[in-house]
Amino acid sequence: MSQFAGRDAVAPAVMVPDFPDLPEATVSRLPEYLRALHQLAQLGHDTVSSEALATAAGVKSAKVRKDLSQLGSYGTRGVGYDVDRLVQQIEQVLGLSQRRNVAVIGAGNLGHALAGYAGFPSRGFRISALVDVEPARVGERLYGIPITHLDDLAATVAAEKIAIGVIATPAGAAQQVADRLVGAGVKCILNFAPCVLSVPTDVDVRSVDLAIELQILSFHEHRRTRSALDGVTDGAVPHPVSHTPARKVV
Ligand SMILES: NC(=O)c1ccc[n+]([C@@H]2O[C@H](COP(=O)([O-])OP(=O)(O)OC[C@H]3O[C@@H](n4cnc5c(N)ncnc54)[C@H](O)[C@@H]3O)[C@@H](O)[C@H]2O)c1
Repeated sequence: MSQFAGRDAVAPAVMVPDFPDLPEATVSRLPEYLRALHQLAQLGHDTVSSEALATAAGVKSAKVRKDLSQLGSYGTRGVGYDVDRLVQQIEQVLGLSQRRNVAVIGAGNLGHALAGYAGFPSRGFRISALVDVEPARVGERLYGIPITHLDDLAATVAAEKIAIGVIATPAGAAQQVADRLVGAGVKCILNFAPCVLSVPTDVDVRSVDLAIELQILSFHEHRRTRSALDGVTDGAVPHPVSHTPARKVV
């Protein structure tokens, strides 16, 4: 038995509706559970306790149990959650049983890095289009993917069955690119440009701003330094810093 087996037992077979009405916060944690479960499976674990999954995913175990109960997975004492079954359930809910084609708009530094990242296919995504406006770039191939012009976006989206558009252009071009993606029928956008996008209500946008994440970390570092300094000036021992689970980037 796996060392990760704990106080939960393998749940009885429960049908998960394809689109359960989940809170956004739960949805955002499911990929973390999935990543942790894949790692546990690779290490040969068949079952996992909510505590062990919580540790592996960086969240609290009560949250894990609550999240998974919403998928129909209930832990009972003794054996743990079945890793393969949980992977299947989460992949089903996240719609990962079907591979999604992705277009990256902006084939610069970030576009290059995304196009060359080997970790997407195993997680259900294929970068099948690269788009730019720079004449020197259009027509080239990056990792075998042709770079097409933004003016041909609608045709590219249709030909490659693009489900998700990734914006990797400078901020000044991002809204125009988002409008083009929406016009081409793309309903999901991942935006790396440091700006807020305006899109119709039926379009989902996720934004990744690494500078904002660094600024949040800066705040914590600043607070830590201040509290250590306060402790020194008071003649008191600095406060120990409590450990908080890692925060998601997007
Ligand atoms: N490079 C990084 O590590 C990094 C990290 C975080 C965020 N970002 C953000 O990602 C975006 C891209 O950064 P980068 O470093 O790759 O920039 P970059 O200048 O290397 O590449 C931008 C690319 O976008 C193209 N482009 C410009 N206008 C366009 C348009 N209207 N349609 C299609 N393509 C267009 C340019 O020709 C260029 O190839 C920026 O908004 C940046 O702030 C970059």
